[in-house]
Amino acid sequence: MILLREVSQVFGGRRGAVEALRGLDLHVADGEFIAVVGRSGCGKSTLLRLIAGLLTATSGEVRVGGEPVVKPRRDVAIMFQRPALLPWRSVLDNVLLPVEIFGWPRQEHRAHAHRLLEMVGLESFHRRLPHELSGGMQQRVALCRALIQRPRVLLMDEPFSALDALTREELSVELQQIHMEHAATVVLVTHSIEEAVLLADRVVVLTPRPGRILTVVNVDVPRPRTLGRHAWAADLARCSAELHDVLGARRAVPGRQDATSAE
Ligand SMILES: Nc1ncnc2c1ncn2[C@@H]1O[C@H](COP(=O)(O)OP(=O)(O)OP(=O)(O)O)[C@@H](O)[C@H]1O
Repeated sequence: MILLREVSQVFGGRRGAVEALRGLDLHVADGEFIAVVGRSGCGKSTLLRLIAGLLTATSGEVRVGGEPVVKPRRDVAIMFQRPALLPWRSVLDNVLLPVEIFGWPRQEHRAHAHRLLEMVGLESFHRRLPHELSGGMQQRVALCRALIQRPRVLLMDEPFSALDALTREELSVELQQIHMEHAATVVLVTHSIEEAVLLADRVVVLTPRPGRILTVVNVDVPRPRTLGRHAWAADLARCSAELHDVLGARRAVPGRQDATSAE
């Protein structure tokens, strides 16, 4: 579904070039959930922007669904740290925004928008304005806005980082359900190792800038996963500990597979 081959990204600047990514190879299978972690500035957002078609790689190849990514695609949605809702539009109208942008018939998508709001527990708020909602509720609206276009790929750049711990956990559980129901391929950038392990099939660790793949940790734990007491808690904790070690030590763990999916 997503393929990056030998991808490098260099930004030009007045103080000289900044090499954000170097020779990155990654294959994300259809329906897979990948988390990307790494030190601040290692190129995580750059990686998402390349997949989203918001940026063209300096060298290398980026493909989605077998096609080279040359511009943003309608079947790829991206969600950022802040919900970025339009303050003068109701919740429902914010969710329907991509429908208008793409010139799709609004009436046909209204029912879908209502269903999405229902799914995240916000149907009774559909006439409200964004400022009447909490941060977590606003981020749920942003999630519905991303899902209205029925994306095959959902890219998320630290979507829950501005939220309190309990809301984050709640949204993480909802996101897993959505992922299972919609079967979208998800790439999540996060600073939280626990969140990465809770959500992802594989956690990709980037090296400090220039970002390259340091290691990939597989999380072989059935879904839905929660952080409470359950049979798999020890497995999740082991994956978290491994990632903390890798990121703390900034060194590769011998014997890890590379980022090519073992489909
Ligand atoms: N448009 C740009 N022009 C110049 N440099 C850029 C640009 N975008 C990103 N960079 C640089 O590329 C590097 C990687 O940035 P990026 O935002 O991808 O990192 P990140 O891992 O997402 O960081 P963080 O975890 O802090 O959000 C940084 O050094 C950043 O300053």
